[in-house]
Amino acid sequence: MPLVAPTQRKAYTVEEVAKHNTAASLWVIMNRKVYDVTAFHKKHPGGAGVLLQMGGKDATAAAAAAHKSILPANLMWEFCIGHIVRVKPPDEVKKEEPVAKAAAKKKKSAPGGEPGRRDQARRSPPSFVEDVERMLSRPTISTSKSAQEVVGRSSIVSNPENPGSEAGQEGKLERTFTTIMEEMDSEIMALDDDIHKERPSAPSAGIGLLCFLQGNACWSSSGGSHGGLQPIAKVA
Ligand code: HEM
Repeated sequence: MPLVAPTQRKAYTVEEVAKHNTAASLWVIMNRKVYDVTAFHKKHPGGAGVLLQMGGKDATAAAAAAHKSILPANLMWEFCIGHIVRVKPPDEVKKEEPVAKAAAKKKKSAPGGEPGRRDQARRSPPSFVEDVERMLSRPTISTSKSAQEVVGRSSIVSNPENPGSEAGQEGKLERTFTTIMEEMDSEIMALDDDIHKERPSAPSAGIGLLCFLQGNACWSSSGGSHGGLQPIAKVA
């Protein structure tokens, strides 16, 4: 059972998370998500020390470098309590360049340059991006399948709770449903952030990402239920 139900997760600033840096209350940030590892850190297979060291900080790079299997990513979901937001005074937001312009500038100066922080945060497997691109270029017809049915049959996901299931046997066990949801959420939150930078008054709800999973177009929304993945159409 997750510590906090996906619908109850909250938005935290980096400053708020930084206060939780002791064994009594230990939080870490990974891929813009906030994890409460207070109860878990002493059981962490990599040792309590590494988590204490990263307490209150962004441990995305450290965790990615240390974890060699999909197991940690699948367990993390349990400890997620929210995601990171940037709170800025409105006039500071106005002064910033529009996102599109900034992106164009970055593209021009890209060769040899360091990748931006945002690009690093959005690092997702190429196959995921390709899935979305493929999905967007195909005609769709409606489906009434449930999300569980869709991911249960997918050959790129497996069910960690039931590895002997049809999906577990036929799947390549590369990424699980949970891992995919985590990736989608990180991507969606970055998009949400971009839109708010340009239009601070824009509502959060309704911003989401389409993903192509085994013949189905799936939608994950940033509004209300992080972690939700709904099949919305069958792809021809
Ligand atoms: C909720 C957060 C985390 C969970 C659920 C988790 C889970 C795990 C698990 C299951 C393992 C053993 C399996 C494996 O090595 O692939 C592991 C190992 C390890 N983790 Fe984590 N981890 C978390 C966060 C972190 C963070 C933030 C760091 C880095 C600072 C970290 C560093 C390590 C290290 C160094 C190992 C040992 C790797 C080895 O022995 O090869 N973990 N973790």
